[in-house]
Amino acid sequence: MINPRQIAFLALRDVHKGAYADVALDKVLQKVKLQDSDRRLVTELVYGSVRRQRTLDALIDQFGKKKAHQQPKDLRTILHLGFYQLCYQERIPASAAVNTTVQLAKENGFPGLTGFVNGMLRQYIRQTGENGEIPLQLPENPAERLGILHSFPDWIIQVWLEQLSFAEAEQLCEWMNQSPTIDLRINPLRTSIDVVEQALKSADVLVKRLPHLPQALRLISNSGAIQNLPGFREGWWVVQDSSAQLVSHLLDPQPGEVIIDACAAPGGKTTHIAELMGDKGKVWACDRTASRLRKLQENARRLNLQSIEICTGDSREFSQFTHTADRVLLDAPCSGLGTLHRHADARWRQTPETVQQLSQLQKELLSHTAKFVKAGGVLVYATCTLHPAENEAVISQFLAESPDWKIEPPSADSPIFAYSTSQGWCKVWPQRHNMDGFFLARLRKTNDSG
Ligand SMILES: C[S@@+](CC[C@H](N)C(=O)[O-])C[C@H]1O[C@@H](n2cnc3c(N)ncnc32)[C@H](O)[C@@H]1O
Repeated sequence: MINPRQIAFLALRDVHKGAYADVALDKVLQKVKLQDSDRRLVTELVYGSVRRQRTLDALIDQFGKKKAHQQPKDLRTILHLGFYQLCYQERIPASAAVNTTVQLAKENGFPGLTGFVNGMLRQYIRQTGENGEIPLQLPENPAERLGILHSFPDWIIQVWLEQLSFAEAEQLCEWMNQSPTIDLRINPLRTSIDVVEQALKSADVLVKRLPHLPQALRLISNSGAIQNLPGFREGWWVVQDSSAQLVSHLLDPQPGEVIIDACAAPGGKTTHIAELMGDKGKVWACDRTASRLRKLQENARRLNLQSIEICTGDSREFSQFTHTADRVLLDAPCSGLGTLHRHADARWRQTPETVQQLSQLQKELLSHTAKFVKAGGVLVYATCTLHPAENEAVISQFLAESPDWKIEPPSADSPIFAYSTSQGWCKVWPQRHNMDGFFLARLRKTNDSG
């Protein structure tokens, strides 16, 4: 019989050698045939152990004779699996978590250490409070405290503490450790939100509408494979988080216009723009990653959109677009600090150095793609990060260097108005708005000299 914990262990071993968590998980799941419940368990154990890695290491430090980083790599991975089940999987009885972890140690090269594994996990159980509180010894320093308790690197917590109170930063940590929700965006050129809502209801999928977003539905019950939901093949909808849906509303494209989407793939926003224009006009979908553009093409085909044209290359180098666009969308590559809940390993991959590199790239993309806009036209800058160096600093520097441009706050009747700030840009905070973290700024070119 196939043991789901062994499968999870094999995936985690790959992750600790540098593989992306989703790639490592797909690889092991493809090799075995598992029941749905076992598949879900493997997924939960892999993503959970990666996400909670810092907390799990702190437990090994506290309960082991050696620190986590001094343990043999595979043993550390096995202990992560054991502690993860004890701390975060209430459905799994503690005895089952301990016994299966001891078994994993025995079968993966540590038959002599089963007593140690057993003793360590049982000591943890003895110290767990009645309400299931994790018995962690935490430092006083606020960033380290939140970082260890909620499993984030200190530098990310520091970025949040510079913008939020301790209590709100903690709410954000908790939000980012939840499973992500799935939102749909209905394609009004093919159907209506009422029809989709009804069709999903008939398939026993519960949904709810979302404030300010006329075409959004959030799935609130387990939907199974998304491609099997009613309306997928017919192009009635795409999966797109509600905050990402705000972006094209802020751009507000009109039928017949020329729009350049400068970082377009895989096309969530390009297709939204084409829909908002009634598929009339031209949307240039530019991106430097050809494989992601192929995905965009598939999406446009499924949604039956004709107004999208693809352009492969670096948007900092296109000169053919100068002064051609009514509107430009720059949905810039970013560190993704607003979507950490969607990628278990993202918090460990980004660093302050990658943020600085991205910030530089974003500034270059913005100053170049701004040249695409006609006099009087609009540029929307968006990211799914919450780092000021990639957001506020990029816009502030651009405005300081570009007298022909001004920031244009959303109007009171716009779906984005609820997220606007006194500086004119918009910021979606997940712990306040219950959607992915996003930053958006709408800029207007005032005359033709730039
Ligand atoms: C945030 S993603 C875009 C998501 C897309 N707008 C959507 O809604 O589906 C950023 C994209 O920027 C692209 N990119 C990064 N650097 C670029 C550059 N210099 N020129 C063009 N595209 C670039 C990446 O390939 C990636 O697809």
